[in-house]
Amino acid sequence: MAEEKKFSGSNRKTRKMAVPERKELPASQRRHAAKLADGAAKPASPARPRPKSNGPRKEQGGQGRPQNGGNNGGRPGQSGSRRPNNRSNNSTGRPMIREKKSWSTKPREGQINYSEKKDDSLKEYVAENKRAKEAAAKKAAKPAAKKPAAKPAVSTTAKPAATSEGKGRFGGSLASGGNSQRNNTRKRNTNGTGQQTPRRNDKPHGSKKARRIAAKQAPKKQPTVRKEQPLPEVLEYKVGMNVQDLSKLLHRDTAEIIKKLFLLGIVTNQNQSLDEDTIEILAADYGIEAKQKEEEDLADIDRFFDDAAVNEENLEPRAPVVTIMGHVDHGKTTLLDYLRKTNVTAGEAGGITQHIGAYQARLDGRLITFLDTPGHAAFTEMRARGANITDITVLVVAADDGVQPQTIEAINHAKAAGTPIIVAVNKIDKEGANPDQVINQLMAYDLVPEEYGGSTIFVKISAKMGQNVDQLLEMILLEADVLELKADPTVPARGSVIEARLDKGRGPVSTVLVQQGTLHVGDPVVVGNTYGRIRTMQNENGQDIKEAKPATPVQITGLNEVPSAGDRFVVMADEKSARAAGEERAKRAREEVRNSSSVVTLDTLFNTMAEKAMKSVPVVVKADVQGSVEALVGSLKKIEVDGVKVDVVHAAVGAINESDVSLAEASGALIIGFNVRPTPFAKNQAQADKIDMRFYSVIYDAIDDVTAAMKGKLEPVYEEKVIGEIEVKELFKFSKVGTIAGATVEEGKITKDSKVRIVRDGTVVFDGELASLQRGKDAVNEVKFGYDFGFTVNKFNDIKPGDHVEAYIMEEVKPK
Ligand SMILES: Nc1nc2c(ncn2[C@@H]2O[C@H](COP(=O)(O)OP(=O)(O)OP(=O)(O)O)[C@@H](O)[C@H]2O)c(=O)[nH]1
Repeated sequence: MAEEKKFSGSNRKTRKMAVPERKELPASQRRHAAKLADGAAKPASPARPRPKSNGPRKEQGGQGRPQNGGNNGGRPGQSGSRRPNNRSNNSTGRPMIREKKSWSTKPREGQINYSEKKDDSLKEYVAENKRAKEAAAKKAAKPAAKKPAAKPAVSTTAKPAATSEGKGRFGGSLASGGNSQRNNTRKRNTNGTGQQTPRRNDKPHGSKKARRIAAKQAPKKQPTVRKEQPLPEVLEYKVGMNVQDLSKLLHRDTAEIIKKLFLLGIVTNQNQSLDEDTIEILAADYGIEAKQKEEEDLADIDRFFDDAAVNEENLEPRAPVVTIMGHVDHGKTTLLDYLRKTNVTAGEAGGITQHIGAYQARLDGRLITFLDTPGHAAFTEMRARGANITDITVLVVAADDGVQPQTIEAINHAKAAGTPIIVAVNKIDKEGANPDQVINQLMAYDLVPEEYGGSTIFVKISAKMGQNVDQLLEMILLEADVLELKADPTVPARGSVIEARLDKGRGPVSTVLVQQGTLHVGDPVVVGNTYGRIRTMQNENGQDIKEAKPATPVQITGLNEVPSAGDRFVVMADEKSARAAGEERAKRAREEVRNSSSVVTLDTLFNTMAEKAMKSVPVVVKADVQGSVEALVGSLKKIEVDGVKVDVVHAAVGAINESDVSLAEASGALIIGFNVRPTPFAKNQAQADKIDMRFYSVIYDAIDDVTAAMKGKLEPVYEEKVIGEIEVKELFKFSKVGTIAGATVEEGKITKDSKVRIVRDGTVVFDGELASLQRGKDAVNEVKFGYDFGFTVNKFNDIKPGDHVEAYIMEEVKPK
């Protein structure tokens, strides 16, 4: 029974060993067949092998096994269907034949159902076989007239018995195993790899040892020699590539590269990332040039504003962009309103003018774009963000009021931005107006009219009456011609945000100025740190437009968030890249805020100068009186350290205001206040923007500090802080330690490391350090208010009862 179990399981190996393969009919069948074939003693043809794996097998040791009424293994539906019934009879003493469960028992097409033929089958088979042989022999004897002898073997005759050897009436199943023909002809690759699915019989033959010996004796294959490809002329690499990546670029084996690096003193493996130096050394060793592949930084939209990238051939003249600046009430709004009413652009008649922060005026068919910035601070704020969009500044000065602080501020802002200034001397219609005085005043600020040998254009106007306003526009266009303002309308649009807000119904609404290219509705854009797709586009008259050419201000919707004034925008190839760029920029902005450090501070000036290779140190000066401003500016301009000078960006009388702070931020300047303080707003803004503000009351201190900071020798500033007031009560004299003063802490405290100032009758008699501090006989570190204690003073032994002692410490002043 135990043996039977062994065969019934899936232990194929054991089963294979136990059931030897049969290549011919069993002896009993052969004998039986011989008898049937008229007593012929010849056995059946040895050329008809038994099925190998698929054929029914006999079990060894099956003797005495109980039979199930003539069925194999008690499976009535399957047993004996492909064999004569007597095969399942164990009367010959042979083991029972088992069949695979999955086999079909029905005869296939072209096969004879032997289960019906019963006893005659073998007899017929032998007879037919014999006839076939005889026929074949006859054919072979006659010289074949038409077909070769082998051909009839594949005859399509209805009688399968007439087929060639090995096929016959058993459908060939006895010759090579039941389905062998089907299996051999069928394509067995089902997974599309083009490789044959391995079969069980494809296993290598022979023992391992035999195969090893055979392999040794077999003629040795020549190793395939890789055809050596030439090295590239330039190795274009990315930092972080590993040996494997480099091997592909260099057309060299990884092993060779690893070996080379090893000889160069660099131990690595093929997957380890290599730094820039290593790759360059390797390339040099191969004798080729190495060049780092520049990866396109999607988030860097500033590259689109690079003038070098502009195609000169496509450039077309564009409208100038003008900003109007000036002192309060000098007539900026009046001038803008006049222009808006009278010089409206063609096509917008009847349109409702709306404030979008910019608009266009027309003169003789030429357009001028005016930016309606709310003030100098906003102008400079935009510049701080990189939007240097103004081509020309119109400085409005009232002829009846002359040059005022904000006039000077405006001049400095415009100069810092590097834009030419056209002076509009306004209110000339007014009584008491003195335009010539204004011209004289402005000459002190390097604004010299042409008639005095300068290059500044002055136009005397009345914004209210519209007098000479056209002349002003003409001068603007003249200046624009000098500047040769051009743009390429063919490229994807790019420009800057003039103003932006959140509209309840429309979401983020922004006014943008197109600087290059043409902006279309539907364009995917990245704007500052946000992105979107242009949903609607309107001009300043509220009219929907489909496209905007260079120097055109338009109001757009469709952005995801509200950008900031001065942010730049760029049209991207698709929405996906716009989104990627916008998200990356937002991420970087957050990181920048986290790691932000101040612009220029005196404390870090020396390092910043070196890091940024600064040629000048920008400074904003504010002082209480004009004399101080001039003295301070004069002294600051004289400072020169290693070729680096001080650049006074703005100097004025008065408190430090927001405008000063934003100018300092835009110019990366520090602010020096002489006898002045900042306004609360300016103070908050400076703190937020991390602007360094320094306050002095002695000019030399300011000059010394700036010089020292530029030399990197700025000493830390210490401030005295009184921590306690002490009254000396009595003296105790000791021969060994000298005189100890007994005292009481009247206010605050005294510590062991505090300094002491001894005041007698209102006069400081000694200023020095404590030598000892004790309570009773114990030395202590600190004595608090109300307690008695004893102390001695270093290098001073003349202390007296009634002396007043100030205990103080020197505290480092943190930079503001
Ligand atoms: N007579 C006369 N008055 C003018 C002229 N231009 C402006 N004004 C008047 O000056 C006053 C101030 O003018 P605005 O245009 O508001 O001055 P502003 O510079 O825009 O002032 P802010 O917006 O406060 O900075 C108004 O009452 C105007 O009517 C002018 O050419 N002639």
